[in-house]
Parts: sequence; structure tokens; C-alpha cells
Amino acid sequence: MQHLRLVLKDVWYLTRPYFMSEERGRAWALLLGVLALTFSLVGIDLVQSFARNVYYTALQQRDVKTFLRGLFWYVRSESGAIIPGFFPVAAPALLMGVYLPYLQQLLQLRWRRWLTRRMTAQWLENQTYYRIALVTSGLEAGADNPDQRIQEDINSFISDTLTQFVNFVTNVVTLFSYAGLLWTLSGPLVVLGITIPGYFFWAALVYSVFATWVTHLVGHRLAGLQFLQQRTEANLRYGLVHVRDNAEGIALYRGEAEEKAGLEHAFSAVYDNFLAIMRRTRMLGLLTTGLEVISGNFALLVGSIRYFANKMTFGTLMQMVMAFSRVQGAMGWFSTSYASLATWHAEVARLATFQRVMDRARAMEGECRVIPAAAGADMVLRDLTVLRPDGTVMLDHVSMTLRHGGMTVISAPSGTGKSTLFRVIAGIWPFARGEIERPDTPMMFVPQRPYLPVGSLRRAVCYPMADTQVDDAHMRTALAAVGLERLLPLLDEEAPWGQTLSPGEQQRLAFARILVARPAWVFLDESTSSLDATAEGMLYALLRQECPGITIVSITHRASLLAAHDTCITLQSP
Ligand SMILES: Nc1ncnc2c1ncn2[C@@H]1O[C@H](COP(=O)(O)OP(=O)(O)OP(=O)(O)O)[C@@H](O)[C@H]1O
Repeated sequence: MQHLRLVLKDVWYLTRPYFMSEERGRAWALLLGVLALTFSLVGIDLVQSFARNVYYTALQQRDVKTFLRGLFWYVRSESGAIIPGFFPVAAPALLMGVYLPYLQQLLQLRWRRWLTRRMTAQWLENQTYYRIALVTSGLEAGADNPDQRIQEDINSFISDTLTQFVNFVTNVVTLFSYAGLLWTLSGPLVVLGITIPGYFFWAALVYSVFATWVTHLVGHRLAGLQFLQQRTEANLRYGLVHVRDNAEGIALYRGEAEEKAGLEHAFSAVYDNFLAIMRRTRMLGLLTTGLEVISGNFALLVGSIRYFANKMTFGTLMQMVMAFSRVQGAMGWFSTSYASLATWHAEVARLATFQRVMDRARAMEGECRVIPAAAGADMVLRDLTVLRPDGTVMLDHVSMTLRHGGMTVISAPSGTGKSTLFRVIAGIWPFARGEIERPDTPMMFVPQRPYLPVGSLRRAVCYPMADTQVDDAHMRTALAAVGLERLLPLLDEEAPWGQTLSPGEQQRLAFARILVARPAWVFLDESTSSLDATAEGMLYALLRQECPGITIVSITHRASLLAAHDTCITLQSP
């Protein structure tokens, strides 16, 4: 019960924002439409059971007139009420049957659009996509694959939530209305001098509880197996993706045999578990089919007692048999839907965790005060303490001035926190205290492995600007100047450039990007580590010559480059 409360709390947490959003009018209208059609269809079915009662009795009495009028026009029930016949309600029922899934899908699609936009925006806002890794261990279920959360889980969460909700409502309404019908129709039965009122209702209840309990005994393990199936499939997929992502390393080590064994192991888990699911499903199938066969005859047997005693018409007997099967079906839904409920529960949990992690990452406020300074001012770092995500100190009370227009190099042993200092200045590392006076002017941070977006080479050179914003001739000149003239004919080619260009070429491309964007400050974090000293010197000289007045702050371990800078700041570990 506690567990159910937690799941419902998560569902509410994920559902509420949409139904309170600016699209709430349409959302509620569609939901109410879906509910209205659901109720109407159950209602029509219930009313039709009375019409069938009359047809069957007419059939038994060979009363052609009542039978045909009932089929094509209307019937009068025993109490004298007029009930539309089969054909008059067939058309509206058909339309409702078609429009129910349509409205449900429309709601699903609109909700998905809204939630995808919202989650994508939240994920990209304030570098949340980057911070998520800082606020979680990375292994927290739900925070691991944001791409899968946004593309797959949103859709399945919405679709399954709506389906479970509609099924739940349908089955509850069916159960109560048909149980009530059974109670009214069945009448009393006298057994050994004791009168049992609504005996058919009680018989149906006892039978349904028994059938539900037996089904539960056989079926409940299916939920766990389905859950495990998702996990084994995910492990297999992860194994395959891992090989793709590390293709070069595996190829160089000739690690195919080891990888193959790992993948085979992952697949055998998928295979074995699916086999277990099949066996369990077979058992469940045998049981449910058996119960279905029994239940039809059970209903006839129990119902016929009053029929043979001449206290009930044939039509009423048939109506009771139908009501019994509806009650059975509704009870059956509650007992056999674990598999789908377990899958749905897993989706809810993953998406809710992702949303919580995003909320946490977004709410994370750094304690470092950033004071905007004039565009031409120096950058001043005062009393800056930088921490790791676990709270341990990386840099303790660091103060420095980075001169405007100067060339400063920051050096320190590996792991001291040089790159993290750049992250603090860039404003993406929230674990810092102190003060930064930051000139209000365009800055560019260039990591050791520059990021290359998916798409054309032109896009890669212009990034983060759109290629339409950049003058073509200017871009070509920049590319040629950094020594990449061989790439000029390939500018419009789409390729995985991050894999096809050598690390040195990628670093040259990053310099072309600086020449294109012309920031006032550039932070180079070992941005020439894959180049030889001559190429490195040429690129630095190019920056000074093409972007006069540019401020350069570098991180490097190379002595040759240290000498090229006018100021050197050495960081100390605490
Ligand atoms: N995302 C992160 N999560 C946890 N710890 C991190 C993270 N990024 C960096 N660190 C830790 O912070 C410390 C400093 O890392 P940083 O990369 O800033 O050092 P560095 O001086 O630039 O090293 P190198 O010269 O090797 O590039 C290291 O101990 C590293 O493990």
C-alpha cells in the first residue's frame, strides 16, 4: 500500500504540471471526452444487455415480431421501459468505439509534445545537462541516459498512464454496474430452508475471487520477470553501444573475442529470462483459458436453477450469464495486469527520478559571486575556493589577476584543478566560493578535445554560431590559415567529424573557430597538446596577428609554450 502511494505520488508529480499548464483547457477537455466516451460505452453495453434479454426470450418463444422490432427498432423491458434495439445503437456505439482511442491518442500526442518541450528546455537550461553528472553518482537509475528518458520514456509513460487509467475506470465501472445488475436480476434462492438473496451475485463473487486468487498465484511472478527482461535488454544494448563508442581501442587491442564473450553472456541473460516469461505465460494461458471455459458453464449452471424452477425467463438467464462474464473480466483485469503495471511502474520511477535530478541540478546555486566589470578591464579572482562535488577542497583561497590583452599561462601538476578553475570562470562549476570580477565581453573556452557537432564540416567550424551567421570567405580563410586547406572541398559534407579528423586536426579546427568567432578572451586548456611545437607556435602567433588585442589564458605542461606567454601563474594544491 505504501508502495502504491509512492507510485501515485510520482505519477502526480509528473502529471500535474501538464494539467495545470497553459494547455490545461485542451488537456482537461480531451480527458473528459475520453472519460465520457468510456462511461457511455459501458452504459450502452449495460442497456443493451436488457435489449438482449428481450430478444432471447422472443427467440425462445418464437416471437418473430418482437425479435425483429427489437433488432431494428426498440424493445420494451419487463418494467415497460423503452430500450433502443441493436441497430439503432450500433452506429453511435461504433463511432464512440473509434473516437475513444482517437481522443486518447490526441491527448497523448499533445501531452508528449508539451512534456518533451519542457524537459528538453529544462535539460538544456543553465547547463543542467552538464550539472546532472555533478549532482548524481551517474549510476542513479533514471539520471543515466537522458536521451532515452526524453525520447522513449516520456512517450511510454504518457501512453501507459492513459491506458492504465482508462482501463482502470472502465473496469471499475463495469464491475460495479454489472455486479449491481446481477444482484437485481438474480432473485433469492432457498437452500435447506435458508433464503439467499441475490444468490447469483454471491456465487459470481465467490467464483471471481477464487479465479482471481488462482490467477494471481500463477501470474504474479510474471511482473518480476518482465522487469528483469527490461534490465537484461538494457544491458545488452549498453554492451553494444560500448563497443561502438570504443571501436578504436578495442580494434587496437584486438579485443574482439573478449567483447564477443561479454555480448554473448549479455544475450544469454535475455534469452533465459524470455524463456522463463514464455513458460510462465503458457501456464497462465492454460489457467485463464480453462477458467474461461469453466466460467461460462458455471454461470449457466448456477443461473439455470431458477430458470428450471420457472422463476426466470430465458432472456434473463442469458443476461445474467453475460453480466457474470463482465464481472469476471473486470476482476480478471485487476489480477492479470501485473506485467503491464510493473512495466508502467518502472517507467514512472525512471522519469520521476530524471525530473527530480533535473530539478536538483537546476536549483543548485553556486556560492561564487560574479561581478561584471568593464569590457576592457582585467579579470580578478579573489579568495576563490574550489571544491570537488563531494565537498573536498581542490583549490584553497586562490587570488589572481588575469591581465586584459595579456598572455597568461596557468601551470600546476596534473589533477590540481586547472581545468576546473576554467570551469568556475566559465560559470559551469557550481562548487566554488569567493569572488570573480569578470569583464563583460565575449569569451571562448577551448578544451583539449574540441566538441564537434553532428552535421556538416561547415557547421563544425562555425559552432556555436549558426553557419548562416558566418561569412563564407572569412571561414575559408580561417580554415586555410590553421593548415586545414585540404578540408575546404569537404565543407558541406556530413560525416562523424569527431572520429574522422585526427586529434591534431581537431585542435587546428578549434583555432579556426576562434578566428571565425573573434572573442575578446580565449581560454585554451591544453588546446595544442596533439600538435608539434612548430604548429603550436604558428597557431598562437596566428591568434595574436588575426585577433589584435585578444586576451589569452592557457593551461599547458609544455616548456616551449610557457616561454611564449608574458605571465605565468602557478597553482598550489591545498
Ligand atoms: N566531474 C567531476 N566529478 C568529480 N571530480 C572531478 C570532476 N572533474 C574533475 N574532478 C576532480 O577534480 C580534480 C582536478 O581536476 P582537473 O581536471 O581540474 O585537474 P587539472 O589540473 O586540469 O589536471 P590535468 O593537468 O591532468 O588536466 C581531480 O582530482 C579530478 O578527479
